[in-house]
Amino acid sequence: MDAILVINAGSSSLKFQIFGIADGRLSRKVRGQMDGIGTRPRLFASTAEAEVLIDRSFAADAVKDLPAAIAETRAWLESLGGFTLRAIGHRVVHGGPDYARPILIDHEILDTLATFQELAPLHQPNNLAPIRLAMEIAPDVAQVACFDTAFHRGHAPHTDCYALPWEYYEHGVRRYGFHGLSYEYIAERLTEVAPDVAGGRVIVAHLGSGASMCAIKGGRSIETTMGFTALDGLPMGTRPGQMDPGVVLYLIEHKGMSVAAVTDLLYRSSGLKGLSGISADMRDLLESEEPHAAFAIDHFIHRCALSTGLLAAALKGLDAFVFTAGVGENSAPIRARIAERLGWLGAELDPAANEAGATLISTPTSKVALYVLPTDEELMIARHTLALVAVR
Ligand SMILES: Nc1ncnc2c1ncn2[C@@H]1O[C@H](COP(=O)(O)OP(=O)(O)O)[C@@H](O)[C@H]1O
Ligand SMILES: CC(=O)OP(=O)(O)O
Ligand SMILES: [Mg+2]
Repeated sequence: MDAILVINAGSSSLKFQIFGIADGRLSRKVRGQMDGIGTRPRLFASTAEAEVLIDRSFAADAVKDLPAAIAETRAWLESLGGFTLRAIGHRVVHGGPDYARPILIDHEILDTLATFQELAPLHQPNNLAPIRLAMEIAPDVAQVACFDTAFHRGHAPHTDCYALPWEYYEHGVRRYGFHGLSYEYIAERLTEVAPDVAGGRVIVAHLGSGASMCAIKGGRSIETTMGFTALDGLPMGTRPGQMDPGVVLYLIEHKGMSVAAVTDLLYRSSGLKGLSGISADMRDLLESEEPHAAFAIDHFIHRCALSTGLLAAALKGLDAFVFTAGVGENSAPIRARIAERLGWLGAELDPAANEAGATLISTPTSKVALYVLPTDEELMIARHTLALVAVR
């Protein structure tokens, strides 16, 4: 059957899905991921009917980075039969100032996307590696890049600039924002799940290994916590989130750190991992008895609460708050602690609904509706890919 393969390389996982195409419509056939890369790697895939196709765990050093995950995943995907690939849709984290929508990739575009590598060192090289590989081994299969930055491209310049001399903005130094495919999917999903609030003032908290929040008004992004790179905003698995840039100057000037050492510190050794000294994985911190684990979680909750205030101010009020991504979808205790900090906005958690992982987890009297909605960046990518391939 004709099919679209979707590849989503995150900072700690490689997600993939295969969608069949019949009569111009998509139907999900296979969904899988290699997650816990470098911590607790596991390759898992199932059919749309939840039949398990593979469930294999690896030692942390057997799949210690994304290239290793690509190699293992590719070998398994090639063993699958029955699909004729018509296109591959890729999540590409950074689209720079010019790409405001998904595009068909050619060699020239690939070269342009490679120039954004320094702006997303945890992602862009991993996003581009499977594109290069597919161009080599399947040159006739159309490839589409779908950008994390695209959903935020409508921000007003006075909101997405930094207060640097104006020429820096013109050279592309601006607040792009990320996780846009996730936010675009959630904005669409809200129109089905909660049509009454979908057109209102909504904050979506994408809390995964990378984490950010987005203020959505009338279905469109108006503000977000990430900026020029995916370092800004909330603390993450290994990234610090918002930080005084003076710290970077201090580390270089007074601690003698090289640019490479600071880059490594900010992208790979900070956040939950750095603060706890234990792990980047929220599950490990929640299970740990160590005081540093609890401290890192306290910091994470505090920063989530502060960012909610910031985005609520951008929205001039708040009708709904949505939890999504790895932590947001799976951790009832983290949701409960964030919800408690939203009490001043009128949010009231329904603890039983939260524990049960229900879609709506607020009480009927809550002034802010609280939702848990699993994100589906891959479906969003498949839709964009099909739309572009169909018009070719
Ligand atoms: N049950 C859980 N409780 C707390 N955190 C969880 C749970 N399940 C997954 N996570 C967190 O979700 C993170 C992965 O989220 P995900 O959105 O898949 O990240 P990414 O796409 O950035 O790789 C893991 O690092 C882990 O910390
Ligand atoms: C942009 C980003 O941080 O992505 P992820 O959450 O997949 O690491
Ligand atoms: Mg992700």
